[in-house]
Amino acid sequence: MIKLDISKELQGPMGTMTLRLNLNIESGQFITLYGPSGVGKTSVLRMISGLMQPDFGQICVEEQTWFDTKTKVNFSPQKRKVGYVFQDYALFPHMTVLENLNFAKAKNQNNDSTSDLMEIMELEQLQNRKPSTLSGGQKQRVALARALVQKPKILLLDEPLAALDSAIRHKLQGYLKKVHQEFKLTTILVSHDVGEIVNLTDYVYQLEEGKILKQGTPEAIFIDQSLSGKFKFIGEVLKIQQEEIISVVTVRIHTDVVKVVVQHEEASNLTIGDKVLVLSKAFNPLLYKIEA
Ligand SMILES: Nc1ncnc2c1ncn2[C@@H]1O[C@H](COP(=O)(O)OP(=O)(O)OP(=O)(O)O)[C@@H](O)[C@H]1O
Repeated sequence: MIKLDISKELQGPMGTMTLRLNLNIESGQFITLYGPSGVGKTSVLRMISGLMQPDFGQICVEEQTWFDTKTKVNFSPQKRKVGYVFQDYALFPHMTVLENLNFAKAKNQNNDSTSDLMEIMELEQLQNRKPSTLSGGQKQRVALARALVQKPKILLLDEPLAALDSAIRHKLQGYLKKVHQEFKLTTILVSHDVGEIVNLTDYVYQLEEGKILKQGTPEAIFIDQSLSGKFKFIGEVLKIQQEEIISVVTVRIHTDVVKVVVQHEEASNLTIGDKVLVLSKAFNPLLYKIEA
């Protein structure tokens, strides 16, 4: 469990703003901080990682106090078991992939952790390459592996896929899901990408002006209640075809694939891999018993 009860005065876009949060995040959850630019999402990650200090409050992780203004506890970033991945990779350009990972390793750590991570993140072929010779997606896989070298308890992801194109983004989401589960992490993602949030996360905190405006499952936050139809299924966009008058979007719902006819304008907001809601409002369905 991560317990955050923090307050920090920030210079918001409209003047001084107090970031005031009281959250309990269950261990093993994958949560999102969502909201417009400047509401304090990155500041929350920085305060958890120890890069920014709250003015008041407490940060406790699994019964251990990392920060407390009352008792004057303030663990250094090195002492906090946190992996941090940013949008811009922040790899050392003069080091190879392997050297970047080894640099992040604690002195007493053996090489097994690095080689396991290389395997999981499929980096073995790239281990002797320098970052400048890698694609954005490859660099972000290295950054993710590097964040995990010291076996953190918490993974902080600050829009890690925002600079990548949608196909790569979708592939990288698979890696994020995999490491979150395999490393039994508690993961906090900052993202503006609703498809990504629905795909990856269990719970969303929507922030506004440093406070929680709304919280709930991604479905509860993003699926407009007024849209509630008779049937709602979450699917993934596989293909978008522009026809003369309309567009046809192919959507996978679990193991089924359906085609949905939409206006060009609606289709233009979609990309392959987006999570979408397929709903129907006004028809009475047929029911067939499936014989065992
Ligand atoms: N150390 C600091 N002291 C005071 N204000 C700060 C400090 N660091 C950031 N800020 C301000 O706090 C506000 C919130 O910044 P933050 O980066 O947390 O927002 P954000 O929600 O992550 O935005 P974005 O989505 O654009 O990254 C901004 O207006 C920023 O200028």
